[in-house]
Amino acid sequence: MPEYDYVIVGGGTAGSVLAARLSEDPSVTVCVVEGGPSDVDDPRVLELRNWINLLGSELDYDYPTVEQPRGNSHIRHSRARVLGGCSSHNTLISFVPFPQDVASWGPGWDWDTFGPYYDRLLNNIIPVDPADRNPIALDFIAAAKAALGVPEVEDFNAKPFADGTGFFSVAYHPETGSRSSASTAYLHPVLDRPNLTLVLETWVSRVSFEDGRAIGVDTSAGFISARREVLLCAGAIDTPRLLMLSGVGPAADLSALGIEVVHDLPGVGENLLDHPESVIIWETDGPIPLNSVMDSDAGLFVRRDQSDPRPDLMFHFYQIPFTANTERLGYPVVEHGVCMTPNIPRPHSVGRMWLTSADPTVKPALDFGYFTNPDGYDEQTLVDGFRIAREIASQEPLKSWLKREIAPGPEVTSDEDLSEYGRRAAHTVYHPAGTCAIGSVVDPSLKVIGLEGLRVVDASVFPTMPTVNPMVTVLMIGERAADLIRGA
Ligand SMILES: Cc1cc2nc3c(=O)[nH]c(=O)nc-3n(C[C@H](O)[C@H](O)[C@H](O)COP(=O)(O)OP(=O)(O)OC[C@H]3O[C@@H](n4cnc5c(N)ncnc54)[C@H](O)[C@@H]3O)c2cc1C
Repeated sequence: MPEYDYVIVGGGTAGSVLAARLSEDPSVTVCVVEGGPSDVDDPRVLELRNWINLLGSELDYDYPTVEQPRGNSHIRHSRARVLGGCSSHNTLISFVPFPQDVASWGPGWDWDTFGPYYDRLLNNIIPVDPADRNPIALDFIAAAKAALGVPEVEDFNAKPFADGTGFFSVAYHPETGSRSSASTAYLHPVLDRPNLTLVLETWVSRVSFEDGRAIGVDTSAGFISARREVLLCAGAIDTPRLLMLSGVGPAADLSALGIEVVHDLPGVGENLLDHPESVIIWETDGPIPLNSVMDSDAGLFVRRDQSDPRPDLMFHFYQIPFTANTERLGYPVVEHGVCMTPNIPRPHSVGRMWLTSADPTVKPALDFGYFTNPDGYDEQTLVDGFRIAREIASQEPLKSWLKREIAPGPEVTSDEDLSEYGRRAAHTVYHPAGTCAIGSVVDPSLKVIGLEGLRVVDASVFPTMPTVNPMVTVLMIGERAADLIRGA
């Protein structure tokens, strides 16, 4: 039976960081069990601009949601099945979280402790290279400045900002357009370490316990034993799913499915967070120049609530017409177009996930509870977003590019109609998090509460959603976890 000091479940974003850092010590052995294949020499994965073709592909677990009565029930949650996890198929937009985003996360997660981990990241995080700056994105930035009076930000990671527009920072190599993912930055350079074992295309179906201590994992390739710790890095959907399949979770729900309860932990699967977004689309007057990093290179942050230093409305500007959710609603599909996708940085709606079967191959039920918050904050944020987007579109130099608004269309103007459209055409920024939160499922050192030898290290530990796209926060959690495990 193979045995290692540390068994990492999931060679994804956090898992890659953790594996590389723990295996720096030649006296410990580290095994990563990853459900997907290697990304080495796979241009589909390594070429960042191909990200959109990976959605729904064989490298995507592709999770549906349960019906969303106030949102879009057709959203598919893409989750990568490949080494590097979602950092191998995402858009690699890279934002340092705001200090306030982690202020309530508990002891050891204050900014003085957590913030410096950003400086340790090995990814090549840079503002979009000048050669990749598309003329229409430059004109979007100019129009946003003119319409709203917000500053242009050259480097969003240089210091916290209240609002602003500009090109994003992205983890990539501009000379080749290739990813600087968790896998390429952390694992590729150390694949020959004798104390690091990657077990690929292998699915973990259960964590095994002895007297309340995790001792290893059941996998599609047999049992793998952990001398010191099992580290769950399977992501915000698959980590709680695995815990529940292993008997750790809400006891009554598990018993009802015939799963033997190892430890009653009601928080597992609760607090399902996301960044919901919607879309407003314009047809352009002819084709758009082709240069770009990944077709969503620039954006805008707006602060409506002056009592908080952080922005509370974000926009991605897409140089392509993203019609996946509007076509179904009957809106036209156009050859050339752009869109703005207003999103809710700190949504008030919260969901939950649960198992519907003890069969590990059955996908869990995901209920994001989109737009169910009684205060109406989330839908109002989209409505505000549409109005701001139209102000920008009516400003030169962007205005001259645009032929017509195709969704929702200029005739849709009332709060009620914009909200209805916005919720039906809503999408996800693909940021599920929070389902094994610090404080309810794991303690501040990321140990699963009430058990030994088991930690969670991925986006599921977020108690609250960071204002910005979360990958950098996940990478920083990987770095911090390595220190916590090594006792640094
Ligand atoms: C399409 C898309 C675009 C995105 N764009 C951005 C962006 O531009 N910027 C940003 O900040 N964030 C972005 N995100 C979100 C960000 O990528 C994720 O929040 C982050 O990467 C999650 O990291 P993780 O370590 O929690 O999980 P993951 O990176 O998903 O890692 C989980 C790993 O575990 C493996 N696994 C799961 N279950 C098992 C099991 N039972 N057995 C074995 N292996 C298993 C998976 O194969 C995967 O490799 C995007 C996400 C998507 C899907």
